[in-house]
Amino acid sequence: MLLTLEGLDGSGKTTAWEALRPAYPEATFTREPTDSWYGDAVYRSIAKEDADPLAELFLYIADHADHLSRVIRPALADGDLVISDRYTDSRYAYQAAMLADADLARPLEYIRGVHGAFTREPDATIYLDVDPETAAARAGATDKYERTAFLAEVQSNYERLIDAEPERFVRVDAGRSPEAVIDAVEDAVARLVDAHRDGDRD
Ligand SMILES: Nc1ncnc2c1ncn2[C@@H]1O[C@H](COP(=O)(O)OP(=O)(O)O)[C@@H](O)[C@H]1O
Ligand SMILES: Cc1cn([C@H]2C[C@H](O)[C@@H](COP(=O)(O)OP(=O)(O)O)O2)c(=O)[nH]c1=O
Repeated sequence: MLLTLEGLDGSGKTTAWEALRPAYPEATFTREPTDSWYGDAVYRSIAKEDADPLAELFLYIADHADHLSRVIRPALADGDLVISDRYTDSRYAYQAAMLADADLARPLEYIRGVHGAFTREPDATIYLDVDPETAAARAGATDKYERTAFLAEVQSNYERLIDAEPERFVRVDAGRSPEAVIDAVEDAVARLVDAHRDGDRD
């Protein structure tokens, strides 16, 4: 089963992902951008204010392709629970916002289309919902993505993704204390894992 955690920078994904580890010692915990050299290339591009957004998109996609073949597909083939801190929805939400002013029709649909040919859809996605001001403040506004106006665009793209596939998403109010957010994420993961197991028995 593939579970993903999504949300704005500073929504608390990494905090929740770390908190889940002890409860699922057998699971594969992974993330995007990855810690491979493809992921390093992505982080180099994030640090460049003037990086070409289309070139940057394809760095993320290269990292995702490697992540799928090296980590995700083998773990799923072994029957593992896989929990990824960010995954494809991050690309649909962030890179569609980055490409909003590019000479590209319907960027979100374009990015979904490129992935559609080869990716593995998540079974469920937990969306940590926080307002862009709080997100930017928590994240520290250290790079080009962590600005309120940009994060507002990203948030509206996430909302489009949720509207399109409401059954895949579990929304968690991430504006609360870290303890409350972690509890809500732990409950959601436990319910999703149980439901998946029950589904397998049917
Ligand atoms: N619910 C919360 N309330 C306040 N601060 C939080 C909360 N969750 C995380 N933080 C803090 O916000 C920052 C970003 O959290 P992090 O878990 O790395 O978010 P993300 O992975 O979504 O960017 C960290 O300093 C973290 O300690
Ligand atoms: C995976 C991914 C990340 N990002 C961005 C979001 C983050 O600002 C940045 C680094 O991701 P990450 O290290 O997960 O940052 P954070 O913990 O602050 O959320 O990369 C994209 O724009 N597209 C993507 O597909």
